[in-house]
Amino acid sequence: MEQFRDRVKEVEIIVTAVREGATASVINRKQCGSLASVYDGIDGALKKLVEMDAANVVCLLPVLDEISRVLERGKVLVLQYGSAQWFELAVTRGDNREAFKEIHLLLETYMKRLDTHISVVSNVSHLWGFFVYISSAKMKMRAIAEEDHDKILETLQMFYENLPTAIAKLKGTTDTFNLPINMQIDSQEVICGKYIGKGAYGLVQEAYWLGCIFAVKTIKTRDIDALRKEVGILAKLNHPHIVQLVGFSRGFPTSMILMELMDGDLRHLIKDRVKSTPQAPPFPPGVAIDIISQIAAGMAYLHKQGVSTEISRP
Ligand SMILES: Nc1ncnc2c1ncn2[C@@H]1O[C@H](COP(=O)(O)OP(=O)(O)OP(=O)(O)O)[C@@H](O)[C@H]1O
Repeated sequence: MEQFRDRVKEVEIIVTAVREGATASVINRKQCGSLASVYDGIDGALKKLVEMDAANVVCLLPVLDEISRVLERGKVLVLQYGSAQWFELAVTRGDNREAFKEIHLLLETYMKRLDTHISVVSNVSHLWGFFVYISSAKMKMRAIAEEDHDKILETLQMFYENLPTAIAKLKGTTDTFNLPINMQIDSQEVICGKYIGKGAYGLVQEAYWLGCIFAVKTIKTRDIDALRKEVGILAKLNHPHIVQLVGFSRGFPTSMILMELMDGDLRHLIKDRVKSTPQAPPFPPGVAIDIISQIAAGMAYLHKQGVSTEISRP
């Protein structure tokens, strides 16, 4: 029982670290919120497990080992990006798709081992909720794990040992339309959801890919230049104040651009605020300065990368 409580404590420390990271997040709160709730679910389940009788608890030790292994990896992915504030980078940023796949793969392995313990834990509702959440990504992950097992292992090897060289090499690879091959995704894996908005070239919707939520822009493939321009520019960029490209697909009649999902946009936020309180400035001075400095940091980064910002809008 003592050993069990120690494992629970370890897992709780990880859960707290990840939860704090999610709360500190400034971008993509939805994504962080859903992951934080998964970690919260585990936390709740563990607390219930502690209340269960000792005989059952001993059977659960291997399960706990698996849970903490997965959570520990999640924490490492968070820390890898400098601070817990960059929690979302570990799961949503385009240049980090391998890390994203890796954590899902670990969860998949965990699920398989857990099958043997399922009867013991099925009465723990929170943990069960967690299984349901994971199983939505499970089928996809299983297919990837089985079909591409060697490829994934190889990529992970690169991820650990030679990340900068690997990224540089991959970024230099383009297809006949001058689009980066490594960012190509299978459009069949993308499930489109709620409508977000419309731009000059296409429709933007929420979308699910590998069990997580993103934004997808659908463009008519005959507008290949728009696709090439947007993907070509975004693929080179990686900055906290610039929407991150996750991948693209080129098909007929439409193509897709998959990006991290923003909570909204500044243009609409300002409009809403002006509408609700027309007499007052849209933001208090401190918030306005913060917003302006974030825009400036993003624009300075774009200039450094040689991207013209004359088309930038709030
Ligand atoms: N990654 C994203 N997350 C959330 N909302 C987004 C995302 N990308 C675009 N949107 C929203 O979708 C709408 C359409 O965006 P889109 O980029 O297609 O056009 P635009 O920037 O408004 O104009 P243009 O097509 O001229 O560039 C906008 O309201 C925008 O805020």
